[in-house]
Amino acid sequence: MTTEAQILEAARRLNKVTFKTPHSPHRGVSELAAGFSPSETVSLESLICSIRDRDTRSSQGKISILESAKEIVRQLESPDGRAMELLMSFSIVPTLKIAMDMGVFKMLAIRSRITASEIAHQAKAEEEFVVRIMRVLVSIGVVTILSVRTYGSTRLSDFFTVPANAAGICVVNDQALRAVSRFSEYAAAHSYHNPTNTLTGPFQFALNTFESWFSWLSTRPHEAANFNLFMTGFRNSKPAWPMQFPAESIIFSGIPSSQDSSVTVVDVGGGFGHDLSLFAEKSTRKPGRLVCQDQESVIATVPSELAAGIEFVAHDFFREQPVRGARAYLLKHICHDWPHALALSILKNIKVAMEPGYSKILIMDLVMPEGKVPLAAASLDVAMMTGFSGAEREEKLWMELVDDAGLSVRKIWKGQDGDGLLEVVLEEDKDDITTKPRLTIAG
Ligand SMILES: C[S@@+](CC[C@H](N)C(=O)[O-])C[C@H]1O[C@@H](n2cnc3c(N)ncnc32)[C@H](O)[C@@H]1O
Repeated sequence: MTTEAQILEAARRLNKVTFKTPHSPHRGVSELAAGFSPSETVSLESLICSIRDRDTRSSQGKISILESAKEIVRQLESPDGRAMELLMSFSIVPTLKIAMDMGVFKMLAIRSRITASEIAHQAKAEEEFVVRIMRVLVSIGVVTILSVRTYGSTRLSDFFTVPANAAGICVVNDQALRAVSRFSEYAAAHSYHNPTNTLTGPFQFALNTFESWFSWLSTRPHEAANFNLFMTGFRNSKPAWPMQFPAESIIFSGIPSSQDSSVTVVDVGGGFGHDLSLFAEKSTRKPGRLVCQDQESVIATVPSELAAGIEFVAHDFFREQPVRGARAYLLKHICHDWPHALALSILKNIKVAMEPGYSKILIMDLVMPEGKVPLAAASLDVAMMTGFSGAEREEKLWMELVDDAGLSVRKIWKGQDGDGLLEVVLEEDKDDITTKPRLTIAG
């Protein structure tokens, strides 16, 4: 039984829910499932009932329970209580950063329970200060409190011991929060229009600079190391991209394995090559040549343990793509960093290198649903706007972008939580793509 059917069934039993159109009782429930609020609120009782019979083991069952549980919480909490909680959430990221810097998450991973005085001793901190920081972490469920001033680990505190996730705290605390710090002032001064210039956006306004975030990073090794490390594990709560999308069939379909020596994938702006490593790891056949391109400053710091099997090349994606006729050019979390005109330039610079009838561009980014999206996705869009004058795009904006580049979207693959993969081909290849492998690396 589907989620909608379960909610509806529970509603019928309780006879508590009336939907706007009496002749189409599914209406309110399907609006909810599509990310739109039903015209009339689904009652608390029916929401609670609807959870009862759901499968607690399947991921779909868990997602639907979580959605209903969130709606139950929303109905139970008072607006003033919730408003206060929202306003006071300013403390969360700095508190996480301080706890991480004091080594709390690592201590908890080793000991699983630890007292404030032990934390204070190990971190050379004042115990009363530790207690105040831990209070916030307990309230948001990052750690538990087992008895007075004694704390326990959770799955979240363990999560923040993973270096890429810890780097995420640093990037948000030291970089994204700074970029957003004068956002409302910036927005008012720009009459509430989307920023379109990467050198005069909210980031530059807040930091009093004319440097782009990426150029700012290129001269700050500590911040850059955190940024690049965060990217290697970004969203690692989700399945790896070659599992979320049928990467192998999109890339290999129709290519005989004898052509394994040609360039299969060029990861444009690929950071440390982590997405190519995942592709090679999940691939059931030899992946062929994999090329990772990024800025010189990033390529120079690729950790050697990540470099196996990948060719790393410094390349500015605002210049013509030197690898001609690769099967796939991957743009993962690239276009969202740039406003339309610059995202267009990135696409056009790849287009000239594409082999008609063979090459594809794989754009991986959020495809923003038009209804309700999770806070993480909505906030990521704000991070793109404030940090880079970029944007998370809805389907129609993606179509416009690809169309303006003189390319065609062959298919949009939908993944988890709004993740999307756009399979983009040359205009003339829209309906059919044959396999005519070529390999050249110019320059
Ligand atoms: C948001 S990160 C995405 C990294 C990776 N594709 C991923 O999904 O994890 C954007 C990447 O673009 C790179 N980048 C920024 N400007 C660039 C440029 N002009 N040429 C090449 N790479 C660039 C950054 O160094 C960074 O690695």
